[in-house]
Formats: sequence, C-alpha cells, structure tokens
Amino acid sequence: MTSYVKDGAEIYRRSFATIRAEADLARFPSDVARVVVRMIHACGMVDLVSDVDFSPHAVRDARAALLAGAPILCDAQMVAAGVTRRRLPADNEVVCALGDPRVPELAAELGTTRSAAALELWGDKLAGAVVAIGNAPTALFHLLDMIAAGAPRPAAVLGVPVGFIGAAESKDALAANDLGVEYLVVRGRRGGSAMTAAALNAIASEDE
Ligand SMILES: C/C1=C2N=C(/C=C3N=C(/C(C)=C4\N[C@@](C)([C@@H]5N=C1[C@](C)(CCC(=O)O)[C@H]5CC(=O)O)[C@@](C)(CC(=O)O)[C@@H]4CCC(=O)O)[C@@](C)(CC(=O)O)[C@@H]\3CCC(=O)O)C(C)(C)[C@@H]/2CCC(=O)O
Repeated sequence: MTSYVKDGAEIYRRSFATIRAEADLARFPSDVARVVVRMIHACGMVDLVSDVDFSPHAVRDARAALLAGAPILCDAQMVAAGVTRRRLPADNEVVCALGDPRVPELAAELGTTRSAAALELWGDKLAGAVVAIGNAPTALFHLLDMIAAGAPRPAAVLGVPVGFIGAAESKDALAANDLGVEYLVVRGRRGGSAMTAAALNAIASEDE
C-alpha cells in the first residue's frame, strides 16, 4: 500500500509550511503575505511572488469591506464557486451576473464579450464592493472604463485574469489606475479563477 498523508488539516499545515519555506515573502506586509501564500497554494508556483503587485491598502480595505457586509462581485461562475462561504465574515452576497439571460444581447449591443457585458448588471452593488476578476481580461478593462465614466468605486479589486490576449495589459491598467481604486494583481499571463478565489478566501478569514 502506498503511504501518503490522509489528514486534511495536516496536508494544509505542511503545504503552508512548505510555501513559507520556499517562497520569498520578505517584501510583503503580513496581511498581503497571507494572501500570496494562499494564492501560491492554489497554483503550486512559489515564484508567483515576483509577479504580485498591490496598492498599500488593498487587502486592508477589502477585509474591512467584507467585515462590513460588502458583496463580492465576480466575473466568472468559477470564481464565485471557489469562494468558501463559511469563511465569509458577514454572510456576504457573492454575485456573478454572467448567467443572466440578458447578458448575450447586452454583449451584442455593446460589442464586447459576455464577461464584460455582465458587469453592467452589477448596478448599485459596485459601491464599496470587493471585486474578484479571475478569468476575463475584458471584464477588468470594462470595469476600469465604467469607473472612469463615473460608476462608483469598489473597496478593492482583485485583478487576476489569466491568458495571452489582454490579461497582462488589463492588470497593468488596473495597477496604473489614477481612479483611486485599490488593487491586488498578478502581473503577466498567470492568473485564473482558482487563484483569485484563494486570494478572496484569504482576505475573508484570518484562519490559515
Ligand atoms: C477569451 C476567453 C478566455 N478564457 C480563458 C480561460 C478559461 N475559460 C474557461 C471558461 C469555462 C469560460 N471562459 C469564458 C469567460 C470565456 N472565455 C473567454 C471569453 C471568450 C472572453 C473573455 C475575455 O477575453 O475577457 C469568455 C466568453 C465571453 O463572452 O465572455 C466563459 C464565459 C465561456 C463560456 O463557457 O461561456 C467561461 C466562464 C464560465 C464561468 O465560470 O462562469 C476555462 C475553464 C476554459 C475551458 O473551458 O477550457 C478557462 C478557465 C481559466 C480560469 O482559471 O478561470 C482565458 C485563457 C482566460 C481566455 C482569455 C485570454 C486568452 O488569451 O485567450
């Protein structure tokens, strides 16, 4: 019989210990380091540290918003599905509008992807929300356009879309924003729904 670890808590403990031993977290404040550890945990790449960028208050403001009951607005169902509900401090609403039946027509009207068009249905939930973009670069570009055009500012944006077309550029645009939007990004092509949900889960609860 193959011998392997079967205790879930022990697997987590060893994983986080391995990440902290192998990843150079020195440049991160402790609240951001916790988030980065969990993102690495979701993707298995300790060199992710070199691509993480953040504004000074992103994690603090996102956590405060969640504690105050702010909703979590996601670009993809996969991000929304990855949010661990029991970690949420105020039974926060988790929203993804991508499946709304109005979205395909809205996308055609706006001449954009469904992922981007779906943001138009967030309505008044955007003010003070925590936004988690883990898949679609077009959603992140569209969010910045909406805010630049006068939409309310969220508390913070986790901008971690993945891919080859627009992913790096959309995250660079978020990190360079002069709209006062707090952000955490993974520069370059890497990102994805799992990593984004992991970041949100780390911010939601101080438990490892
Ligand atoms: C261009 C798109 C990309 N999708 C990527 C990777 C993954 N996408 C998955 C799935 C199931 C979905 N992707 C959509 C969001 C779909 N993906 C796109 C779009 C065509 C455009 C988005 C953009 O460029 O900004 C987008 C469709 C749209 O009109 O918005 C999805 C809605 C498609 C669909 O099934 O209808 C769907 C999301 C479902 C949900 O969770 O709500 C993958 C699982 C791929 C697969 O099915 O094999 C994968 C997941 C990656 C992740 O971790 O999230 C890319 C690589 C991000 C790519 C964008 C960049 C590129 O260079 O191609």
